[in-house]
Amino acid sequence: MISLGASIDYFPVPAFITRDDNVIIKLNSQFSKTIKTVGNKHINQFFDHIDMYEEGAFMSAVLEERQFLFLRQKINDNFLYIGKETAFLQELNQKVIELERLNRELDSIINSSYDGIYITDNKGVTLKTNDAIERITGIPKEYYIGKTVDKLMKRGILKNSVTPKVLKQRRTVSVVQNNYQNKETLITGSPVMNEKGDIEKVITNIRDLSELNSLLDELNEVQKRSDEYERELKKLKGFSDQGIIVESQTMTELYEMAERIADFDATVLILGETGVGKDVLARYIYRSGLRSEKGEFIKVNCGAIPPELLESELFGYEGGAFTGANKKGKPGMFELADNGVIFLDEVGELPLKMQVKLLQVIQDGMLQRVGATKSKKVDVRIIAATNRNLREMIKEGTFREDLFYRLNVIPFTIPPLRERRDDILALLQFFLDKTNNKYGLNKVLTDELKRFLYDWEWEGNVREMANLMERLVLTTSSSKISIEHLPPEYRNDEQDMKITDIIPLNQAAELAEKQVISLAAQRYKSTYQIAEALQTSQPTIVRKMKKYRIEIK
Ligand SMILES: Nc1ncnc2c1ncn2[C@@H]1O[C@H](COP(=O)(O)OP(=O)(O)OP(=O)(O)O)[C@@H](O)[C@H]1O
Repeated sequence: MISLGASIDYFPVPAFITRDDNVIIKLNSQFSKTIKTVGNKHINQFFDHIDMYEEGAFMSAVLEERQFLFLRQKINDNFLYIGKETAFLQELNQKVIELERLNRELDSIINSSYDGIYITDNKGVTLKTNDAIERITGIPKEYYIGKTVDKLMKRGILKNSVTPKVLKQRRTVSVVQNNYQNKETLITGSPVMNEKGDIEKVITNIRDLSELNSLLDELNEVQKRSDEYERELKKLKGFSDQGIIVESQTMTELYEMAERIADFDATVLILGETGVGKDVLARYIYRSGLRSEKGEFIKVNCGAIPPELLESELFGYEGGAFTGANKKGKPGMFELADNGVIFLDEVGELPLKMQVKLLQVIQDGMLQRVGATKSKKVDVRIIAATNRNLREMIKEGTFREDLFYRLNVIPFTIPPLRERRDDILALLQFFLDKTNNKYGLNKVLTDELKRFLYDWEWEGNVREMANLMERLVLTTSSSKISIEHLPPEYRNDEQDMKITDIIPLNQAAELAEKQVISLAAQRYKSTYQIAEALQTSQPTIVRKMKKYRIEIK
């Protein structure tokens, strides 16, 4: 009979025998030939590490960085170990560790989700929930674990569940419902299938739409407000970008109205003293409207064109219409403004004969060139302006009532500067900056001067201010412009205006004449207007301005 010690050499796997005090007495050759360690030691010293399982029926051991699993059997006073190298166990162990890590990761992902997540098995038994479920349902998340959704619904804890529907229909199901706090929630259940195509789990996502909805409402509100601000800003920027100062409430409302009517074709009549900005407003209406994309803005200064030329200027003439005329003929201002806007400035200066012709064009949209036999169609928007009192003129019989009503469809009255003093400081700064930029200077106004100019009557309105600022910036040598730098006509003290010495009468008359013409030249922009204001003829004004070297600013 072969002894136990000898027989283990026949085992095709690692084996060894110990005494009952665990000291190795024999290693089989299968084992000893694959290791360097020498036997006859206590197993604790022989192996690098050992673990006993199942009350010592199994032992796992590490030796020379190799992993073994031994079956341990008591035979008489000895123990017989029969083993196998188990590299796969190590791999398994590694996999378990990896799976545990993944599981933890998944748990924290599920928990950090802002949506509620609810997982059941294929019988509807709750396996897992997350923190968000507590926020959305108001019930601790642990309460659900192990309970079936049917039971939770019967108890009224769940109002509705998609889980049974998913199990029945074997596909993703969504419902929108109000939860117990009456908050709108979107519930989406999705099946998780195994490799055989059977449902293993149902994962339900619960999204609180009420917060989303209120965020959406808030977002819409913010968007609306930001659109409004943008429009306001555009408007404000729109004015200043175009070199228009609009500061007072009256002017803001007036320009807002201009913006609103810009796209309509109705005739506009702009009233206001000289220099208030009638031309500026007319151009703004044109630029803000669709006609600026299709046609021109043509300005006609009705007061500056000699009456005998007015008709051919406005309506054009045919070749050979009169001596000195262009052979080919010439289009008038109305034709040039086709599809655009014609601005009839100083419309009150139109002679009655021309008023009739203008009325015809407005009524029929047709005009006839001087010397022509046929009429032409024109598509023109009319903006008219005047500083005259047209109603008075109607009474006097110098302006046709029917034309007035044709023009006065959308009336604008621009108040004089002294009636909208809120615009004054902004305009002063605007013209100061403009002149400084134009001449590369950097002058400033003293506060005292600003106060003075704020109170000034500004008979010549914005034009007077624009001229004064340019004059002050150019004629003042110091960098600070103050009251002393104002021209004599602005000084309040009577002294300057008075002649204090005895001088010949004709000299005194000349002095007075020079002063009054230069004052008018500040306020008006044409010699016709100055002549009218001073109640004399235009050629007289031209002559005198030359004599006194006065120029219109
Ligand atoms: N709001 C404003 N912002 C900036 N500049 C302005 C403004 N209003 C008027 N101006 C300037 O003042 C001057 C006179 O304006 P505008 O010619 O428009 O006046 P008007 O009322 O048409 O004068 P008139 O009756 O003599 O024809 C122009 O140089 C114009 O650029």
